[in-house]
Amino acid sequence: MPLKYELIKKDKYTNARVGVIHTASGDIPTPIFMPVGTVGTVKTMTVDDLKEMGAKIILGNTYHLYLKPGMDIMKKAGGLHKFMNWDRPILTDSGGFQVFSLADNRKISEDGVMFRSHIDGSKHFFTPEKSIEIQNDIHSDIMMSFDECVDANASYDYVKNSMERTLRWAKRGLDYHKANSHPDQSLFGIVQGGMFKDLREISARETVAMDFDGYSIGGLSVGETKEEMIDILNFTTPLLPEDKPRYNMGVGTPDYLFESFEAGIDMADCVLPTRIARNGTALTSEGRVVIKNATYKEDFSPLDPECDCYTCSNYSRAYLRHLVNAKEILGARLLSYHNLYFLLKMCENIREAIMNDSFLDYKKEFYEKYGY
Ligand SMILES: Nc1nc2c(CCNCC3CCCCC3)c3[nH]c(NCCc4ccccc4)nc3cc2c(=O)[nH]1
Repeated sequence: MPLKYELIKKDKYTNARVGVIHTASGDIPTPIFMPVGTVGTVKTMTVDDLKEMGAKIILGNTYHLYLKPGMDIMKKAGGLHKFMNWDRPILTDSGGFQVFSLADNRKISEDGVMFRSHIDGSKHFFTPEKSIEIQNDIHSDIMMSFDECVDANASYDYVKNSMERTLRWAKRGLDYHKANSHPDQSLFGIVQGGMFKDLREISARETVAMDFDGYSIGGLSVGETKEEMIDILNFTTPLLPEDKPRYNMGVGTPDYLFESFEAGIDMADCVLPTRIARNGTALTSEGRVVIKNATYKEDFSPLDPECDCYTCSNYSRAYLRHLVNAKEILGARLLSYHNLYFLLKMCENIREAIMNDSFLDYKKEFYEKYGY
């Protein structure tokens, strides 16, 4: 059966809420941060690491997996869960965003998007139906509709035409999904409309009318200001049904996560924690720590005094700085582990705070310590 969202508790003072998403691959407590696995791996993490840190769902990347290892191998492996030995839920994006952010010379038309692989320049064509077919081959538990994500300063006319095409694509993908997907697979619609509230309202209303299993807010965290993101987020989220999961795509930093969950968002994903880890930056309860800084040369204290993760329980800042400066892979691995653990633990604390009607208190305490 497709996923079922169970609303458990609404925060007394905000739109934040605690729930559980029941899927065939397991339950997902919300609000939740979802670690991003690009080519079938959350970079440098084993599946045991992910389970140990409390990851309940991870993302797979339709665009990358389609190009490498390709769907022939994916099908022979029996899907991504078996291929990467991850037996919990997997969410996949539809590939449109990655085509526009990674592929070379792509061309958009009513039927779909023509693009050249960023790996070998080979020519490919994604349509709404093709995107669902690939996500089926991956055995994705939660699939995304094929959409166009427009950047923050796109014109009203461009956003209007793009949003209307994304609605037509959503319907095509949903029809293909109903005829071809496994009953345990779920499909989300994605709300577009750029920074224009009238277009956001039309997109939300028309997308909800198609009756998806859940709804994503797309077209955010694409270069707009934080104020614009929060404004569009707080306008759009209440237009989505309360009895279905809501996913804010591409988020993010701790403050963007707090703002999203406060607006009533249940799910979020971002490459940030593992990407900044590889560049030697850690998220800690006292703000970002750029471990390469000389100030940590003889700092033998833990990375984050308030963290009980493997990295913070076993290594010092001086040692992590040494690894990163020596370009040792262990440095990227230990910082990735901590950054993911930090965000997952933050979400666990947020869920607990909502249960006690103290979301705003926790947010205030976190912001003060973090330095927001
Ligand atoms: N369909 C779709 N996807 C979007 C995504 C990709 C979400 N992550 C997928 C995930 C799948 C597996 C591979 C990785 C990606 C977004 N990411 C962002 N901002 C990220 C901004 C950002 C922040 C920090 C670092 C890099 C980028 N805005 C987004 C808007 C959309 C959208 O409208 N439609």
